[in-house]
Amino acid sequence: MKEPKEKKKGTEAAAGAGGEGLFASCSFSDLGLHPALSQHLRDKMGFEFPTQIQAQAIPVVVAGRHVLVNAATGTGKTIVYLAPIVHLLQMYEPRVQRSDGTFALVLVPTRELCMQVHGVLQKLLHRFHWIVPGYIMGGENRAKEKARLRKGISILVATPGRLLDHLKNTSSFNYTNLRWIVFDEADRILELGFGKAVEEILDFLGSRQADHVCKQHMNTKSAKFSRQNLLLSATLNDKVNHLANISLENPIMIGMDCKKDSAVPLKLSLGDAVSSGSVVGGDLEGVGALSSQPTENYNLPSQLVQRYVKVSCGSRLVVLLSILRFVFERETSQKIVVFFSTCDAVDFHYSLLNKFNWSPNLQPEANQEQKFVSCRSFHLHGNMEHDDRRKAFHEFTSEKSALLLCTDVAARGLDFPKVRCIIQYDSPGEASEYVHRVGRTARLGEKGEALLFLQPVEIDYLHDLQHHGVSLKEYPLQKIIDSFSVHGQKHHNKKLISLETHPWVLFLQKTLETFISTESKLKKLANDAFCSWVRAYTAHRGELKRIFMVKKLHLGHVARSFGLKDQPSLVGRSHLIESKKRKRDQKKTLHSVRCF
Ligand SMILES: Nc1ncnc2c1ncn2[C@@H]1O[C@H](COP(=O)(O)OP(=O)(O)OP(=O)(O)O)[C@@H](O)[C@H]1O
Repeated sequence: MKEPKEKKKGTEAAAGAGGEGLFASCSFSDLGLHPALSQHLRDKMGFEFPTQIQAQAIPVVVAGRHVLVNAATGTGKTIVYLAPIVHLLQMYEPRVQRSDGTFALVLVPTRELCMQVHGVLQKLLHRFHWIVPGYIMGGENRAKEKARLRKGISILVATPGRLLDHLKNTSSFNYTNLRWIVFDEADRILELGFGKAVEEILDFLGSRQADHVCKQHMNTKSAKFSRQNLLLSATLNDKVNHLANISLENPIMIGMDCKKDSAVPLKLSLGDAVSSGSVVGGDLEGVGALSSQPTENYNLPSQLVQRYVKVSCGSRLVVLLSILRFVFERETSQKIVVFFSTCDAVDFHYSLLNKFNWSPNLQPEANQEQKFVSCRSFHLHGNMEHDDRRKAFHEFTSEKSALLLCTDVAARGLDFPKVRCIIQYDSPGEASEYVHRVGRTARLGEKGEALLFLQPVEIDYLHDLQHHGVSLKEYPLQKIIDSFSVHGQKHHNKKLISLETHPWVLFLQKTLETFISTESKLKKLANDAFCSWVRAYTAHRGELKRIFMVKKLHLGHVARSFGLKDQPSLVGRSHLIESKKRKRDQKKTLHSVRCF
C-alpha cells in the first residue's frame, strides 16, 4: 500500500484532547462511497475515519435525500456534501464533460469560504480529472468568470450576489443539468441579507420545492435525475426554516436534537454505518427544531477552554496588547485570531501593532526597538481590496505563528489550521456568532482556547450565553499584568490594587497615548475607529440592547481604549445624532428618577 501523503488526521485528532467520540468506527467505503474516492480520502487527504456527522449524513446524501445538517463547528461538514456529490458525479456514464455545464452548485456567504471550499474540492477531484471545479465570487473579474462558465464548470462554488449576476447576465452559463444545490452556512447567507437573492436564485434554477424535479436533464444521461438540495450550519434559525421549507422536499434532518420531538418517525433506514446520533426524517414544521428559541443550546467542542476577562473600558487596549505580548513571548509558534466589531477598528489595531515599537528595557528608544507583539500580523475585513483579502487569507492559513485581526467576515466556516486561541475583543452580539467565532479553534478534536472581553457593565452577557448552554470561567488577568515591569521593576505589592491604577497599565496607556498623538495617520485611524465603534455599539439588537447600553458608555474611556488622550471632537454626523440621542435619553432617565 502507498504511503499516505498527509498524516492520518482522524487518528491524530482522535487521540487528542477532544477526539473521543468524534470519529465513527466505520470507513468511508462503508458509507457507500466509491472505493477510489474512499481510498483517496484516506491515502491522499489523510482522512482515516469519517467523523460522526459524516457517517450519519453521507449515506443519506448518497441516497438522494434533501438534508438539513446541524453539527458543531469543525466537524467536517464540507466533506458531508462534497464527497457524495463527487461520488455520484464520477459514476455518470458517459463521463460528464465540460460542455454539460454545471451539475452542482455550492452557495457560501463569504469570498474566503468560497476559496476554501473550492480548495477542498480541488483536492477531492485529483483522481477524477474529468469533473471540473470552479468558483465565482464578488471582487473577481466578471469577464474571466464568464469565460470559465462558458467552458463549463461541473461543480461550482459561489457567493450569492455574484451567482445571481451571472444567472441574469451570462447567457452561456449552462445549468440545465443542475442536480445539487448546497447552502453552506445557510443561516449566515440569510443574515447577510441574501434572502431575496437566494429566492431569486431558486426561481432562476427552477428549484423551489414545488418544481423540484429537474425536467431539463440531458438525454445522454441514462437516469432521470431529481434535484437534491442540502442546507448546513452549526447554528440554525427561523430564517433557515423558511429557506428549508421553500427549497427542501421531505428532508432528513441530521444532528438535530431528536428528543425535542421523539414522535417524529424515522422515514429512512440508513444502514449499519449510521449507528448513533440524531437523524430525523419528516416535515420541518413538525419537528420545530429550527425555531431560534432563546434557550436553545449550542453544541461546542468539549475540549474548548472558554474564558472571559472583565476589563473597564479605558484599560481595554492595554490589556489586549499585554495579553498578546505575554502569550507570544512565552510561545512563539502559535496562531491567534482577534475579532473586532468594525473594519475601522481592525485597521487601527493592525496599524498600531505594526508601528508600535518597544525597546527591551521597556523604554521606547529609536535604536534598539522591536515590535511590541513579536509575531507576524494580518488583517481581514470586508472593506479591504479584494487582492489584499485573498493574500491575507492564504498567508494566515499557511503561517505557523501569526496573529489575525478581523471582523466577522472570518467568523464563518474558515478552517485556518492550528489556531490556538480566539480573542473576542468586541463582543459578538448574538450567541450564535459567539459559537462560530470560537469555532475557528478547537477544530476536529484539537485543543483550543477562547477569551471574551467584557466591560463590567456588560457582564450580563455571560447569562445570555449561559441560556444557550455556554459557560465561561474568569481569566487570570492579574497574573499577566503583574508579570510586566515598569523601568525594570515589577509590581510586588501584595495589596490588591485595581487594574486601572496598576503601574504597568498606567505606564503602557501613557506610552501608547503619547505614541499615537505623534503619529498623525494612526491618530486619524484611531479617531475613525472610535466613531465606528460607538456606532456599532448602538447597533446591538433586541434583548442585547439591555446589556450593551450605549448610554452607560463613558466616551472619554472609549477614546482611551483607542489610545486617544481626548474624546474626538470632529466626529461623523451619525455620531453626533447618536450623542444627542444619548443626552435626550439621559435627561429622560433623570426626569423619571425625579418623578419617583
Ligand atoms: N474524516 C475526517 N478525518 C480527518 N479530518 C477531517 C475529516 N473530515 C474533515 N476533516 C478536517 O476537519 C477540518 C474541519 O472540517 P470543515 O471545515 O469541513 O468543518 P465544518 O464542520 O464545516 O466547520 P464550520 O462549522 O466551522 O464550517 C478540516 O481541516 C478538514 O480537512
